[in-house]
Amino acid sequence: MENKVKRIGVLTSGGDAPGMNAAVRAVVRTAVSHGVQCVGIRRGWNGLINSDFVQLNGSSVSHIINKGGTMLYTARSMEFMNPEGRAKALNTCKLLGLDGIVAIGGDGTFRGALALSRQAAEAGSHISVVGIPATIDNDIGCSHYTIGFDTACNTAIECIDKLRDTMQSHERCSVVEVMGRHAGYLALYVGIAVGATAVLIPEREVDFQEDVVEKIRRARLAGSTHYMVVVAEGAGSAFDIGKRIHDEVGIDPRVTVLGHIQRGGSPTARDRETASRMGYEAVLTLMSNRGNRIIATRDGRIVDLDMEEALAMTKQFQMDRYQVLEALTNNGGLML
Ligand SMILES: Nc1ncnc2c1ncn2[C@@H]1O[C@H](COP(=O)(O)OP(=O)(O)O)[C@@H](O)[C@H]1O
Ligand SMILES: O=P(O)(O)OC[C@H]1O[C@](O)(COP(=O)(O)O)[C@@H](O)[C@@H]1O
Ligand SMILES: [Mg+2]
Repeated sequence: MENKVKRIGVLTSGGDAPGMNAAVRAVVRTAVSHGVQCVGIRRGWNGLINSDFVQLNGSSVSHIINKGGTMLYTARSMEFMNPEGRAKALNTCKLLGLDGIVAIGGDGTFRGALALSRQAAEAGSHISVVGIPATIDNDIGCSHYTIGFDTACNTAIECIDKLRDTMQSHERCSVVEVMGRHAGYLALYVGIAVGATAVLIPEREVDFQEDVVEKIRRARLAGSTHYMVVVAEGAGSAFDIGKRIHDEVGIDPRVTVLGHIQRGGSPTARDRETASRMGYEAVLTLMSNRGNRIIATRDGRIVDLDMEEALAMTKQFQMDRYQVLEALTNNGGLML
């Protein structure tokens, strides 16, 4: 069957995530290898509105697989939220002769993609969209994994290991805030991996006495003289937690907000490999005329799901992992 897809666009949108470049590279190289032209839309949906694009070929994406950030830049676009903004974007699609768009980002980016595709259909034209989940938060309902999560976990672990050295020397308590927006995946994984004394996540209501004071007390009884409390940003401010620890436990914690450092850096093997497979699948999906899909992982396999159904999915919180954390923070053995 003749391939009807001649030209596609690729963009990154929302918060950046390490591995976005590897995904862009895979999209471009897969397209080129199938004789499909590829246009890079810059600065997220704003690029479609403002005709901010760059023609890409195989060599345009050389030497980026190891780079954090995104060579296409990213943005959040207020204008794209309105039909008027999307109408401008559809004009650009027409001008460029795009048959489809691969949108790399989070759930907001996918909602934008779906809105664009629907508006095109209402106007009697057609644009296929395919989403690739990329966010350090790992908070996309339809996909077990999102590009960038592993790198962010490793960055946070490296930072916390360093904090631990100085906390140990000074026999102090450290309170570290990690990102995640409304989700606690990053805090949960990092908390397990650094052997935290206590971890606070938004998916579980915080009982300060039980979840913090008691855990520090037990660690102290078990002989530990330094403590590591990991707080997901969605569960509260590390500064507030630090103050409460000071007031209620009588120790003087040091507070660190890891912040945007977690979004940068060279992507790990897992992120590069997942991004490469997702980018490849995204182009194949467009080429087989399956539009409005999200590429997702399910138990390590790559699948493509209907975008509307996928956006309605919610992620089951990984209570089994939380139980591991509970067991490892509750025992009477030495902490950390
Ligand atoms: N419901 C929507 N309709 C149209 N565009 C949307 C919608 N939600 C988000 N977008 C667009 O997608 C962009 C990225 O979404 P955002 O939630 O900021 O990041 P992420 O994709 O990482 O979740 C927004 O700035 C906006 O331009
Ligand atoms: O870059 P900003 O605008 O400060 O946003 C910070 C937020 O972006 C994230 O790093 C990633 O979130 P998104 O992928 O939804 O953009 C969150 O963890 C954090 O809350
Ligand atoms: Mg989001």
